[in-house]
Amino acid sequence: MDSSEFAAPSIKFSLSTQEEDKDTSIFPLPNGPQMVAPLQTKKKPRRVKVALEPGHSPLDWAKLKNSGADLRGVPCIGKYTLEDLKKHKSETDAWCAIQGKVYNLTAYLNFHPGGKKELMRAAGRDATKLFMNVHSWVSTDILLDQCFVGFLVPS
Ligand code: HEM
Repeated sequence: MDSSEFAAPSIKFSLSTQEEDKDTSIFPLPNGPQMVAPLQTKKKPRRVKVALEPGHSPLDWAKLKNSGADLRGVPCIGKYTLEDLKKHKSETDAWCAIQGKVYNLTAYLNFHPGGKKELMRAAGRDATKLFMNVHSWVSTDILLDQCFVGFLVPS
């Protein structure tokens, strides 16, 4: 066997000056990850810090929930359609549906860590998507158990 078959490919080294390096620089490549990733990164929903009124901390909410106060405002659990929900979209009477469950949000409005205004975006509608986009890790089953008024059903 001819030893030349195993010869390593020849690599050309050039002792270029710094000036030349600048001209031929290929980093970052225009379509390389450093350039493309920031363009492809989707904007995350904005998380706004809101100052809650004194007496409206998460702990205060837990105390209110456990106080026995009626936070539902209805005598029994019911079935509600989207049309029914639309009738409850004011700050004094705000309902919404999340994952098939209907909640009376009214008592929680001033306790919501994201602020009343944000929470009012859910009022009178199925807010599942909105809710999941902002904080899918939050448990309505736990936080709003005492505000549960019924189930969302098709019209
Ligand atoms: C309907 C029931 C809802 C409940 C029980 C709820 C509960 C909470 C909780 C516990 C937090 C604090 C989460 C954390 O810091 O990790 C929070 C934050 C927040 N919520 Fe909600 N939320 C609800 C609906 C909504 C809706 C409909 C919106 C608006 C689209 C919203 C917007 C926000 C925002 C922007 C924050 C961020 C506040 C921060 O970073 O301090 N929430 N919510």
